[in-house]
Amino acid sequence: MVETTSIKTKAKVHNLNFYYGTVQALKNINLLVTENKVTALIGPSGCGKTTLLRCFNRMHDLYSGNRYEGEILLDSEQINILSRRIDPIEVRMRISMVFQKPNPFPKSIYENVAYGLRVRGESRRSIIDEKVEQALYNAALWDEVKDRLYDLAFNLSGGQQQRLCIARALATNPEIILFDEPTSALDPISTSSIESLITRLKEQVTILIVTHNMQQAARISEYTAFMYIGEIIEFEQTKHMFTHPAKKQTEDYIRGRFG
Ligand SMILES: Nc1ncnc2c1ncn2[C@@H]1O[C@H](COP(=O)(O)OP(=O)(O)OP(=O)(O)O)[C@@H](O)[C@H]1O
Repeated sequence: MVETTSIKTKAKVHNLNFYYGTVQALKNINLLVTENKVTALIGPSGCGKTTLLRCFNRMHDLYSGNRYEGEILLDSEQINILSRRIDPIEVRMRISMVFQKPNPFPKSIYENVAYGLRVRGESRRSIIDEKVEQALYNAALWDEVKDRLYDLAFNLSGGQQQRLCIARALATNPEIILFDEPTSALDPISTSSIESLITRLKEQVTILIVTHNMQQAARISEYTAFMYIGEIIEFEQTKHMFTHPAKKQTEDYIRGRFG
């Protein structure tokens, strides 16, 4: 059992089903996401990790035919972010996402980070300057780019581009950041720097991460959900799951016997 007495729940997934047209990709998902902690989603290819992550910022709304049932409640307000009454753009300001491959916009380093602020209607240069610097600093990129803020983002290395995407995600002060295999396209040194960054970021933000890398889940997450064919098979404190998996499927997966 996950110990929940002295910790604060940031989001609660309640009886969530998700359909791509007629194909059901998520089945009766229940999950607690703890504030200021890292929760990892693991499981074999095609089990629904990315599908679940994308429910959290309503990415599926961008394609017709997709359908949610159930709720994702943000606990501070008990609002169901899947409700049609809630604007998906507003959800994406509060819950931002970092993708597998770094995907900076074809703009300067500065404008990449300023983007979300401008979308929010911020036009005061001094405020944007301050928030861009803060986000770059928090993404551990400021020292490397402070003298080249107006260079094109594509001129950065892959690891730097991923930290820029993290800065872009941080600029609007989100409550949750979703990471979809954020290091799978990176070399070991860049991977290690992103992992350290995630560990530091959880002091300010709640983190949900999809990873194929068991060692990574063990290193950086406090909680892990093991998924299989659209369901959560086991949800536990990471240390516990990796040492005492309750289900045979979980054990087989984390011991590398399938997936
Ligand atoms: N746009 C789509 N339309 C129809 N089915 C989809 C779509 N995207 C994903 N699926 C299906 O939904 C299921 C879950 O896919 P998902 O990408 O969430 O898995 P995953 O666990 O993230 O996989 P991987 O580790 O390979 O990225 C799979 O069976 C997949 O084929």
